[in-house]
Amino acid sequence: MTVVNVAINGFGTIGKRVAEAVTRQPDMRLIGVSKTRPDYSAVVATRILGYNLYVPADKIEEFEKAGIKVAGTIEEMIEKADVIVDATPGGKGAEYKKLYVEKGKPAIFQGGEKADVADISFSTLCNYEEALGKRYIRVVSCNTTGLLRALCTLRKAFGLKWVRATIVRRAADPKEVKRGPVNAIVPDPAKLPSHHGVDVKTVVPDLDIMTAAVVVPTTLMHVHVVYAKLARSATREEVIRVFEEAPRIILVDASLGLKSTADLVELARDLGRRRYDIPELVIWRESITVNGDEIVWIQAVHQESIVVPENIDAIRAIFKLAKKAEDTIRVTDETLGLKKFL
Ligand SMILES: NC(=O)C1=CN([C@@H]2O[C@H](COP(=O)(O)OP(=O)(O)OC[C@H]3O[C@@H](n4cnc5c(N)ncnc54)[C@H](O)[C@@H]3O)[C@@H](O)[C@H]2O)C=CC1
Ligand SMILES: O=C(OP(=O)(O)O)[C@H](O)COP(=O)(O)O
Repeated sequence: MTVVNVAINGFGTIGKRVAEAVTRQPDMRLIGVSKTRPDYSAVVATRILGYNLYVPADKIEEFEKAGIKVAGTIEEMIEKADVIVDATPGGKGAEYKKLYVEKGKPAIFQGGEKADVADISFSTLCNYEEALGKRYIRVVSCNTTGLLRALCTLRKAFGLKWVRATIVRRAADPKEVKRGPVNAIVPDPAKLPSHHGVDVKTVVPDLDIMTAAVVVPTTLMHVHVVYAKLARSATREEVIRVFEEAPRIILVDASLGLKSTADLVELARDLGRRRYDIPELVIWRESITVNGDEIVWIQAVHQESIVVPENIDAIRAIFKLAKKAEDTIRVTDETLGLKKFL
């Protein structure tokens, strides 16, 4: 079996999760992660997780003084890798792309980068086959990934005429202390549309979609209220069956006490999910309302983990390790324990 050597550049919220997911794949090897500061997560990466740590050339001494073992420079990490997953803050990936190109390495970028950083914007359930053999792939943002999981599932089953959605965005990730709001709801942006619908169209260009977003003072998850017109009439039972049978989507029942994002996170904790991650798109079953060809539902997106499976699939797409979406989904979802939930 081909084993691909993967490097993670940017070991933050997304990078640490993708790194761990890579270590669980039979066809991938994690060769190292990068850090720019010798903080607690550098200690965890090296001493607890046993990862090789690569740092900027002018910071080696600083890390070593802090007692953190360094395997080499970020440039050396890139040279050793077959592919780089770039999970640096939005905009930095485009700067790093020059280095990846110079070293002749393919790379995966995240949703904080502009679409033109890559050859293709990507979401497994929508366009895995189109991404096969591409050198630069952008995994779209968490909200866009959440929207696309549901929309491509419905499109395949019924066809879609149009979509309108309101995105209620969490203000910051739990670890972030310098961001707000703490007591306000902020249109994001005030001038519509929000970037999410525009971003969906980077993956599904012919879809008529418009989104608006507001930021609210919470860190747990995002919530979307989605309205769509199907290409044909359907029954509520049909729609529920399609969502239930789709990979990476789970339906939950408010009647069971799962009434809010707080309840979902508590359930993930009770189930012993690592970091209380919920990489599945969560749809509230009771919210699914079907009236002929019109449908409405409410869904929740765990921003810190939803894009992790798609990053793993994007690696497989670059090296054609799986020819079909269903083949990569089978391995990724089994190794990451998706849908073993309720
Ligand atoms: N946090 C989230 O909810 C989601 C984030 N994304 C996207 O993923 C990307 C990364 O976001 P996060 O993981 O949240 O950011 P983060 O801030 O948690 O992590 C970024 C990491 O990159 C490191 N870094 C900064 N400059 C660097 C450099 N020059 N070289 C190497 N490493 C450097 C930082 O120290 C940090 O550890 C962004 O494009 C973001 O838009 C996508 C989906 C969800
Ligand atoms: O990709 C995300 O959101 P998005 O889908 O609204 O762009 C992540 O939640 C990161 O959002 P942030 O830019 O508020 O850190």
